[in-house]
Amino acid sequence: MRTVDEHLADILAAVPVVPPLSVALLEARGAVLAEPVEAPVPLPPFDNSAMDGYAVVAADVAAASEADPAVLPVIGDIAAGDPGVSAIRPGLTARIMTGAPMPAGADAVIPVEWTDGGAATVRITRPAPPGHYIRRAGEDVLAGQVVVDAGTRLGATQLGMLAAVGRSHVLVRPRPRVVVLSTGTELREPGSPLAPGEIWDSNSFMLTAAAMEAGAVGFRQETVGDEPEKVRETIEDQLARADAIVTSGGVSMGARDVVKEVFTAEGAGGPVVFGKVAMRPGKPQGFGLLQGTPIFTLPGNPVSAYVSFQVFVRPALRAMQGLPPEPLPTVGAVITEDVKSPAGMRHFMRGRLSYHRGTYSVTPAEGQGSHQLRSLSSADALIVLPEDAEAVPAGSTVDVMRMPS
Ligand SMILES: Nc1nc2c(c(=O)[nH]1)N[C@H]1C(S)=C(S)[C@@H](COP(=O)(O)OP(=O)(O)OC[C@H]3O[C@@H](n4cnc5c(N)ncnc54)[C@H](O)[C@@H]3O)O[C@H]1N2
Ligand code: MOO
Repeated sequence: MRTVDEHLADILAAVPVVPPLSVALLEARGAVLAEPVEAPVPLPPFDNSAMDGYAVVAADVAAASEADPAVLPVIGDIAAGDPGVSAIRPGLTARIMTGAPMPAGADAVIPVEWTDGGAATVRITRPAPPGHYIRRAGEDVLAGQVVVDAGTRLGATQLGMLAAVGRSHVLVRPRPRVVVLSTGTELREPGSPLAPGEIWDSNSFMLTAAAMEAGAVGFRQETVGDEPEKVRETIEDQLARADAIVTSGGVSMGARDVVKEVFTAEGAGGPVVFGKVAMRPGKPQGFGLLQGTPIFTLPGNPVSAYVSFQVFVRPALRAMQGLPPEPLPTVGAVITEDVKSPAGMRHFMRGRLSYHRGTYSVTPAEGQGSHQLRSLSSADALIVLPEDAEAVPAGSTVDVMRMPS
């Protein structure tokens, strides 16, 4: 049996990085920047006012007080985007709004609260030093400075930054398109009635959502029964739009394990390797490239499929965008119960994390069977017990992966 680390290393060595393309800014959300973006101009581009108030020569108001205000004629207004007054001389002032360019000759801004708010002349009751309430050109970003590095996943703040330096389009590695397909003759669409022996398909919904949570674009396919030709056709049809394919079911030792049958057959279109990985749940795994497109054939038991996704598919999707293939965020936590773990297997248990006074603790969920979706859906963490652990006493510190929420 191969180890989890060996299987993951093979996957990461094989998955291609999605090619970069230029997209409009809002379409870039969730994509990974493929070029360093520099500011063509400084930010702010010009010295401007931080407050609504009056642009003054600081020396003119140096002696101003409540008892003896400085009284200055107002020569006009300067609004953001409308530099009505471009310069002032000593002894004069101009009303200025937040973000408006400082007029030449002025070296301070007096906020309107320190004045009588006059429009023709203004009474200023407090002094201010030179530079007061002026935001200097380049104080945020210098011209030529890289504002977002290549390799950054673009969220709201990065998109704001890119817009602020004038970019309408950027070169990105887009979110991989992941096609998810459940196989199994027993599966029915939720919302339709069940005949004896049938169950509703849950995996494809869970895995499509997990792909989205991992930063991919998820496309769920309708389930396909255990018909090799239909499975092959459905997957081959999807190759045109998929950057990766994820299947669930049909990969273990049964007489009708359809996914395994299709992709181990001669001429199946690419080498998908099926084997056992030393983990619980998630032992039967398959991975390969179909005409260059990665396909992950995950086991059908719902918990097995989910754990396999987080352990193998999620890091691979990150690698495909040029991101480090990190595992889910992991914390150390004190386990609250004695647990047993199979020797030689990495064991992923469902649990609930809690945090108290600087320490995490984790309680294993009731029902650790790989068919028990209820305990998975009420869990927020996967407890990772290493291959060499067999009995882990309560009070031990264990690694815990936080499930995305
Ligand atoms: N003789 C052996 N039998 C099994 C072995 C083994 O090593 N030797 N491994 C077991 C393990 S571990 C797992 S995991 C499963 C994996 O089986 P398959 O990937 O072939 O999955 P299926 O047989 O199609 O389904 C297993 C189970 O999961 C249910 N299922 C499948 N798809 C869905 C879905 N989309 N939504 C909800 N539930 C689903 C299915 O009805 C079965 O109950 O094999 C063990 N057997
Ligand atoms: O791995 Mo199976 O995935 O243990 O139920």
